[in-house]
Amino acid sequence: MTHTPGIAVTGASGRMGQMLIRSILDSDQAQLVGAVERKGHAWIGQDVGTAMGGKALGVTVTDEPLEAFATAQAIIDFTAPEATLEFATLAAQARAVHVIGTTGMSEAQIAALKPAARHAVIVRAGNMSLGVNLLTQLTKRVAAALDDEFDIEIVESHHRHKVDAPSGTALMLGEAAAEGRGVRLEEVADRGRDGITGARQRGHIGFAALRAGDIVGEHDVLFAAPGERIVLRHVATDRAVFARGALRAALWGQGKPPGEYDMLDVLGL
Ligand SMILES: NC(=O)c1ccc[n+]([C@@H]2O[C@H](COP(=O)([O-])OP(=O)(O)OC[C@H]3O[C@@H](n4cnc5c(N)ncnc54)[C@H](O)[C@@H]3O)[C@@H](O)[C@H]2O)c1
Ligand SMILES: O=C(O)C1=N[C@H](C(=O)O)CCC1
Repeated sequence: MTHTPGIAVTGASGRMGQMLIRSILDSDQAQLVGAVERKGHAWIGQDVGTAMGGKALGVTVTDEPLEAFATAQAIIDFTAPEATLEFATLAAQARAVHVIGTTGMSEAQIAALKPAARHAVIVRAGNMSLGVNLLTQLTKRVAAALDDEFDIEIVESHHRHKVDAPSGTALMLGEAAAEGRGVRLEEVADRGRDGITGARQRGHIGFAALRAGDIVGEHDVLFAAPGERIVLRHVATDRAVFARGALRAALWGQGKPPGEYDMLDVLGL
C-alpha cells in the first residue's frame, strides 16, 4: 500500500495559502489534512473548500496549529515571520517537514529556526520557483566571471500588498552575486537610496523595490559597466510556480534527515 503524505497549509486564506490548497487538491501525490488561520479570522470553523467558494473538502479551518499538524507529514507555510517561528516549533514536535516560503525574516529569526531543525526537516527559500532558483546559479556564475568594473543592481517589482522589501528573492539573488564575487553581502549591500547619497561605491550591490498593482513578482539582476550591460531577468506571471515548488519540497523532505535545506537541495541544482 502506498502512503500519500498529508499536508497542512498555514495562512489558508492568503494569496499563497489558497494557491497551495488548489495545488494539493490537483496532485495525486499528496492530500490536504489541515488548514490554519490566525485567531479571529472569519474562516475559523468553516470548511476550507466552502470558504474558498467551492465544494466542501472535509477540512475545517482552525486557529489551533497543533491540532492541524497532528495528522500531517508536512506543513506548508507562507504567512509572516512571527507566525513561522511558532509553526517551526510545533512542526518539529509533530516531526513534520516544514516548508517555509515566508519572507522578511530577520537574521535573528532565521537563527531561531535552528532548534526545530534538530528534530525535523525544514526547507526554506525566498522563492520556490524552478526559474528563480536556476537564476541564482546563473547570477553566481556571471558575478564570478566579471570584476567590479561591472556594477551589480537588483531591481524587483511586486504587487501593492507586499509588506517586506527587498523581496526574499532579491536577497537570494544578492547572496548569489556576492558569493560569485567572493564578498559578504552584508558588507556591500545598498538597500535603499534617497537624497544626497554620494556617488555609487565600487563593488557595492544595490537593491531597488517597486510596489504596484497586481504584479506577481519580477526580478532583474543588472551587471553594468561603461559601454555594456547584461540583464538576467525572471518574471513570474502565476503564483502556481511557487506553490508547485513548495509541494515538491514537502514531498522531497519525506524521510530526509532533520536539518535545514533550501530549494537548491530539492531541485538538485
Ligand atoms: N517563497 C516563495 O516562493 C514565496 C512566494 C510568494 C509569497 N511568498 C511569501 O509568503 C508570505 C505570504 O504571502 P501572501 O501573498 O500569501 O500573503 P497574504 O497576506 O495573502 O497571506 C498571508 C496569510 O497568513 C495568515 N497569517 C498571518 N499570521 C498568521 C498566524 N499567526 N496564524 C495563521 N495564519 C496567519 C494571514 O491571515 C493571511 O491569510 C509572504 O512572506 C510572501 O513574501 C513567498
Ligand atoms: O508576493 C510575494 O510576496 C512574493 N514574495 C516572494 C519574495 O519576497 O521574493 C516571492 C515572490 C512573490
